[in-house]
Amino acid sequence: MTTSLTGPLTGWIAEQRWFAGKGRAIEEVTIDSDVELSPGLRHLIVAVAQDGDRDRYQILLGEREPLPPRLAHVRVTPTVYDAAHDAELTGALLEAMAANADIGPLRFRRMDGAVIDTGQRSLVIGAEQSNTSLVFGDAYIMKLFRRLTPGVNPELEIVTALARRGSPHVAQPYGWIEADLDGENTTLAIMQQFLSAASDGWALALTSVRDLYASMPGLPASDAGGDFAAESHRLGAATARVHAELAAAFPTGVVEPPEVKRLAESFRHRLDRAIAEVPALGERADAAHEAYNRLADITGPVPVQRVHGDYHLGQVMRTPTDWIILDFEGEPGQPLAERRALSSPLRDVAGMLRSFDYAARHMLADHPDAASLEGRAREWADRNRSAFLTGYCEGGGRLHEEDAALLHALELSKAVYEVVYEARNRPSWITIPLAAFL
Ligand SMILES: Nc1ncnc2c1ncn2[C@@H]1O[C@H](COP(=O)(O)OP(=O)(O)O)[C@@H](O)[C@H]1O
Ligand SMILES: O=P(O)(O)O[C@H]1O[C@H](CO)[C@@H](O[C@H]2O[C@H](CO)[C@@H](O)[C@H](O)[C@H]2O)[C@H](O)[C@H]1O
Repeated sequence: MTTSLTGPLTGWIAEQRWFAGKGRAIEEVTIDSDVELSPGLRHLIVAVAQDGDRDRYQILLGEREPLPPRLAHVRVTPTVYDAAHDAELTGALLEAMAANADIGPLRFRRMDGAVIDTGQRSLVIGAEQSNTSLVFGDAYIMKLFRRLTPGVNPELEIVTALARRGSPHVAQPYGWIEADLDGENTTLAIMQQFLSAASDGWALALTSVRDLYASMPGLPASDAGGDFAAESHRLGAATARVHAELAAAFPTGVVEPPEVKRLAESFRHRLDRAIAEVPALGERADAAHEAYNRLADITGPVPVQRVHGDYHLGQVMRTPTDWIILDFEGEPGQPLAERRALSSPLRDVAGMLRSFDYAARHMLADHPDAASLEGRAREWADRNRSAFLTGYCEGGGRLHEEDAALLHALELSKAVYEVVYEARNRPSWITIPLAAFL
């Protein structure tokens, strides 16, 4: 069975949204581990060899003969399929977690004091993600990390530390799955409370932008129907509180001016690499060079701590009571050590500022009235960016006058990352981050 599977798995993996090696030929797929979790449910760790790289991925497989039509879309062979989509099998994951079970090399772990209702049925959400999330009833969401990086995932590390401190801004963790990969304890999945009555910040912000675009010309953003500024303010305050919680839960430090110069240098390298991939960025690089020069001239020490690392409106959810922050994993694709490194909290502030710009501009691309709406987009972005910053300061976040150069350089560095991200994933959106350099 095992050897006959590697052929079909090769073609199937190449087509999965979460497969990170797209565009490069797969030389070989080997099965590193194959464990039966319950009758009919297998857990595999497979290694995919490409151009000298060997990336590991996590897969759940089921087998049914004949395969029912409801599972035909996730078929790997005529009888074997992606079992993440089979609610009759995934309950075994909850049971193993509730029982703190060790199954072969896999360790299922329940958070101290958590009670897990094993009767919930699962549904896969987020087909367009780099991981696969299973929502169990309306109680839990279990994120299965697909591409595995040896080490404890920063998401698990941060969410558990903040929840233990009683943070109101993270979704309650219930448990996780781990195994040793290259001798290192590695997170395979994390399960948290599912926020069933919440909406994500991106969707809420877009509704507000749409309302402004549809409002009478000349009506100030503050008077338009779906003004978002109060929410941006509250989000700023929540962000500052989460930064304070992170600073209390993990080590902190300061970066002295010579190291800040090296940071500016690394931003320049990132910019050069981005221009090599997206030449259009080259025409606008002056603004970034200027910002990085000002960063290199900073004379005082910069406080650093653990941060979110990939902070944007899609990573925050508004519950009936407050903002909850998700996905503390850092920038996908960066090495784990870099994602866990201490950084200025202004990096997250810069990320969110960029996101307000994205929300304001993303409907302009194919809007018939784009030219006349440009001013409104800027008005919405300015209003919400400034409300967010005010909330951040009022919530206790540090934002001194001398931080302006750092914040601006961080914003443009994020925009450089976004230019590359959009060129690779959503080329029609590339005008949004490119506008940041005007
Ligand atoms: N605890 C949760 N409650 C409700 N929805 C959630 C929760 N966690 C994640 N989601 C939804 O799943 C989406 C993707 O989650 P995320 O953790 O950002 O995954 P990824 O790392 O794959 O981007 C979020 O944008 C949100 O809509
Ligand atoms: O959510 P992920 O961790 O997968 O983050 C990646 O994808 C994001 C897109 O979903 C991308 O964010 C960019 O687009 C957002 C709108 O879709 C916008 O709000 C963000 O400001 C912008 O950066 C993120 O950069 C990328 O790492």
